[in-house]
Amino acid sequence: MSDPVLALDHVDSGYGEAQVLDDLTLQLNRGEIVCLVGPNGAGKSTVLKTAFGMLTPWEGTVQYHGQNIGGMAPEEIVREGIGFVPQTDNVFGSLNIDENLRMGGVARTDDRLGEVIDELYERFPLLDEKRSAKAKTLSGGQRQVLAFARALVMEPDVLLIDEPSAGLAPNTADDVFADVQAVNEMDTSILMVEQNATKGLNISDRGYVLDQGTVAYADDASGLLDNPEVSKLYLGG
Ligand SMILES: Nc1ncnc2c1ncn2[C@@H]1O[C@H](COP(=O)(O)OP(=O)(O)OP(=O)(O)O)[C@@H](O)[C@H]1O
Repeated sequence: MSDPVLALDHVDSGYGEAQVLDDLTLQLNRGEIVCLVGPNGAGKSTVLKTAFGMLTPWEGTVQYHGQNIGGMAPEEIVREGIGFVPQTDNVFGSLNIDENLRMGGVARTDDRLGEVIDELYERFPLLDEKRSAKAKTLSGGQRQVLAFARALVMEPDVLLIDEPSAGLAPNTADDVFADVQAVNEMDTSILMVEQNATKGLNISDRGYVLDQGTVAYADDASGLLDNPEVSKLYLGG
């Protein structure tokens, strides 16, 4: 595989004694959007948590630009250049948009925070218009955009996004997917988990179907969408 920015190789991982990931291997290449799909409980979120240091791999390796990061603390991983947008509780409701963005940059060690936030306001005008609105007053879709922007304050190379469309109406979900593509165009490689497999794959370069903690299918997104078996078993087709 060419130029992986993030690579999980033969990873076992889980919670306490409960193993979830079983010999899981996947890569994210520079510039890609890669979508993880599969049934509930397949381990999709567990992949993101293991890549972000919230879980330590029991076996196998997690590499970022060829450097082993398996088991590093999330705050170190953020400084290395990986961002994580969790599915829920991804903004501070009682803080306003500007404060949320500033919080997203606390780990920055340079003096470019203001500049980077200004660029994000340009990129996401809805946030600019509502700078002093408390995050809890935003709609679900707006909150998701704030959560992306908050992660982007660190200017990550890689963004891990857990179910960006969860709980959103179809039209709003489409807007959020368009924002995922806009983030990708800012030279951010994206590894995304998405329950709405068809929509997720539609904006992705490649995908992995996870089942019972391991990769059942790996292909270009269009290859997965066109695969009758994948469609029947996993895409509700
Ligand atoms: N914090 C936790 N403690 C213990 N077990 C957990 C924890 N989080 C998840 N699990 C278990 O790990 C397995 C995989 O969960 P995971 O959230 O990775 O699945 P998923 O593929 O993301 O599915 P979903 O769409 O349901 O979130 C499930 O059996 C789940 O019950």
